[in-house]
Amino acid sequence: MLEEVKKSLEASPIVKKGDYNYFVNPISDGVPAMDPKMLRELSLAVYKHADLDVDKIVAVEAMGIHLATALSLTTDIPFVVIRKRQYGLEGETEVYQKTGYGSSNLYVNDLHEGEKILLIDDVVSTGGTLIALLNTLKDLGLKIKSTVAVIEKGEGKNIVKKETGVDVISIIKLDVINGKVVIEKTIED
Ligand SMILES: O=P(O)(O)OC[C@H]1O[C@H](OP(=O)(O)OP(=O)(O)O)[C@H](O)[C@@H]1O
Ligand SMILES: Nc1nc2[nH]cnc2c(=O)[nH]1
Repeated sequence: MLEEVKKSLEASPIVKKGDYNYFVNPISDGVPAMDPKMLRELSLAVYKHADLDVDKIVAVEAMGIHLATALSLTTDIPFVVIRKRQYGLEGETEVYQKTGYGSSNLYVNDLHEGEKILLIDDVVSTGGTLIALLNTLKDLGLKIKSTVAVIEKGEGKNIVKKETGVDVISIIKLDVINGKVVIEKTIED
């Protein structure tokens, strides 16, 4: 299990975004093309390890969407997307997201007090995105049963735990060392 995923991640090119070493991979970029076998492998790992007793799967635009879609098709649980687009719908909540290389506003819609959710994204790195979202989702009165970042880069998961108390489930932990992706562990090790 996860052999294809590990191979693909280890082959990721690194591009510089300022000082930030950004790996490029099908899971986190859709580039190069994603082998469906790999998507199934990841989805199955999330299925096995996350709490699926939820009303909605919540995806973060953009690169949480395919992961949420795959999980939704397996579980029949509906998913909603936290968008970078503002709609101005009633009840819409704006969240400011900052990563290691940029920032933007995110917009939360169709999530309601008391609902149980699984939050899913592709990567946790500085933790900026998840910390901002988890704080907002808690304030909205949602019950966050699982938070998944398929890839944990560097100290992302520990930072989120320290700032929010939330345990992030990650399938693969990696770092970028000397210009290469190094896999540190997987959830199955
Ligand atoms: O832990 P952090 O440092 O916050 O990094 C993680 C975030 O960075 C990426 O999003 P990005 O804003 O690049 O958007 P994209 O998914 O649209 O590429 C990724 O999809 C996460 O949401
Ligand atoms: N693809 C990709 N997404 C990220 N999100 C946060 N860091 C990264 C990164 O290094 N690569």
